[in-house]
Amino acid sequence: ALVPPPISRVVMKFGGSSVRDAERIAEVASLVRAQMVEHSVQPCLVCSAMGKTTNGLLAAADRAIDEGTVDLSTVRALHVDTLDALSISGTDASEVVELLDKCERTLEGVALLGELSPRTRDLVVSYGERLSGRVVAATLRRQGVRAQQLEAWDVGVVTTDEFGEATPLDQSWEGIAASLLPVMEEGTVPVVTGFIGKPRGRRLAGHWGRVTTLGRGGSDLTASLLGAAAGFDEVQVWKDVDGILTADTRADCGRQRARADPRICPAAAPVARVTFDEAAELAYFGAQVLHPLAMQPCRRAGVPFRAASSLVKNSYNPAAEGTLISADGSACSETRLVSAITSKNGARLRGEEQGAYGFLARVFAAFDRWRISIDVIASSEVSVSLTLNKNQLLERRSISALEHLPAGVERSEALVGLMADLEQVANVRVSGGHSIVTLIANVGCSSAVVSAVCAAMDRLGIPVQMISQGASKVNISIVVPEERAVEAVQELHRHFFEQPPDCAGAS
Ligand SMILES: Nc1ncnc2c1ncn2[C@@H]1O[C@H](COP(=O)(O)OP(=O)(O)O)[C@@H](O)[C@H]1O
Ligand SMILES: N[C@@H](CC(=O)OP(=O)(O)O)C(=O)O
Repeated sequence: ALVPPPISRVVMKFGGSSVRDAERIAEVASLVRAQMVEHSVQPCLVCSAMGKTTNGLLAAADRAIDEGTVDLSTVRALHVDTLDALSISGTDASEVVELLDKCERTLEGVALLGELSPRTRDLVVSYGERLSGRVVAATLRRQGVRAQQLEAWDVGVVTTDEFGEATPLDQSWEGIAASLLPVMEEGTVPVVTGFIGKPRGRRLAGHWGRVTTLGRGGSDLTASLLGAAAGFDEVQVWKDVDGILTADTRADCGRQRARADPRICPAAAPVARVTFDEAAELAYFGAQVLHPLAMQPCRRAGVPFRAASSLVKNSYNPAAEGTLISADGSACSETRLVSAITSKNGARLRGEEQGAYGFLARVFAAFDRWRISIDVIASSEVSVSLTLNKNQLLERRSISALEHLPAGVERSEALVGLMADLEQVANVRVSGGHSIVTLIANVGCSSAVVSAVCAAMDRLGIPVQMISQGASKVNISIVVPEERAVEAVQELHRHFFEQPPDCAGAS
C-alpha cells in the first residue's frame, strides 16, 4: 500500500515580485495548492506588498508632506484592478477598498498637519502588506483553500520601537508558537503580513497603538521568525530568481536606485547550498535577494531556509530546486573557492593620528555612539581607513547640511556627529564614490583567492583601494572606485565561475 508522505509545516514567503499582479497572485495560489496536495505541505504564507507598492506609499507620503496633496491613485488602481481580474467581490473586496480609504485618510492627516514622523511613515507603508495579504487570502479561498489573512501582531510579532528599522523582540517567539499553530491545526492557511509588527506597549483605544516596519526587504525576516519560532520544517522564500545566484544579474539593483540596469553577469547561475553565515554576509554586502538579518532566527532554531523561484517558466521544466541555506553545506570547497560575488556602494573615511595609545578605541567609541556600522577596515599604527554603509548615511528630513563633504557623500545627522567626534582624535577625510566588492569564499584558501582577485584587477587596471580578508570566515572584500565596480564583478565572475573547474582557483 502507498504510504502518504509525512506532513511538513513550511513557511512560504512571497515577495513583491511574486505577488505583483493578478496573474502572479493566481500563480502563487496554484503553487501553494500544489505544495499542499502533491507534497503534503501545511503552509503558513508570508506576503510582501504587491510589486512596487511600498515605494508608491513612500512617495505618496513624501508628496503629502512636501506638496500637501494626497495621491494614492497608482496604488489604488493596482489593487482594484487586481480584485477585478481575480473576480474577488463582496466582503473580500470591500475590506481591501476600506483599507485603501483608510490609507488615504492617513495621508490626508499628514498633508493637513504637515507632519510625517518615522512612526507615521511606518503606518502609511504598512498598508501595502495589509492589502496584499487580503488579496492573496481571498484568492486562495476562491481556489477552495481555507485561508485567513492575519496581521503580524495578531500572530505575536512584537518589535522594538525603532520605526523604519525595528527588530523583533525575543518575546515574539512564544507568542508566535501559541497563535500560529492553533490556526493551522484547524486546517486554515494563515496569510501573515510580512515586514511589519507592533512595539510592546499599552493597549490603546482597542488596538495595540503603533505599527513598525523591519527595514526594506523585511518580509524575509518575518518569514524566518515565524518558521523558527513555531518550529517548522522549512522556511521558503519565493523570489523571481532560481535561488541565490553566483552574482546578481542586474547592476546595482539596490532599492535606492530605480533605474533599469543592463544585465551585469548574464552567466550567473543558482548556487545549490550555502551556510547561514555565507547567506548573511552576501545579504549584508549588497545582494538584494535576502534581508541581511533574515538568517538569524532560522540559524538560532536550526530551521533550514530555502530561496526558490516562484516563476514557473515552463511546464516541462519542473520548478528549480532553489538554494538551501543551512548550518552546514557550503558551496565552497578545495576546488570551488568562491560561491558568490556581490557589491555595494559606500563612503570611505580615512583618519590619521600619530600612534597614540587608545586611538582605535576612541575611533570605535565614536562609531558606537552614532550607531554607524563599519563595513571594511584597514588600519596601521598611524592611520585607519574604513568604509561606511551608504544607506546609513542617507539624508533624513530636518537635518542640517554638512557643507564640507565632497560630492557623492550623503549627509545625515549621524555622519555630522561622527565626524565631529572623530575630529577630536584624528585628521579625518571622507570621500564618496567607492564600492565594496565581496566574494563569499573559502577563506581557508584565502591566498589563492586574494592572488586571483589581485591578478584580475591588475588585468583591468582597476586600483584596489582596500582589501579585507578573513575578518569573517567566509568573506573576502576589496574596495574599488564605484564606476569600475561592475567591471570588477564581471571579471571576477568570469574568472571564478565561467572557466572550467580546474582553472577556478588561483590561475
Ligand atoms: N546573489 C543574488 N542572487 C539572486 N538574486 C540577487 C542576488 N543579488 C541580487 N539579487 C536580486 O534580488 C532580486 C530578488 O530579490 P527581491 O527583489 O527582494 O525579491 P522579492 O521582492 O521577491 O523578495 C533578484 O531579482 C535579483 O536581481
Ligand atoms: N514591501 C517591503 C518589504 C519586503 O520584504 O518586500 P520584498 O519581499 O518585495 O523584498 C519592501 O518593499 O521593502
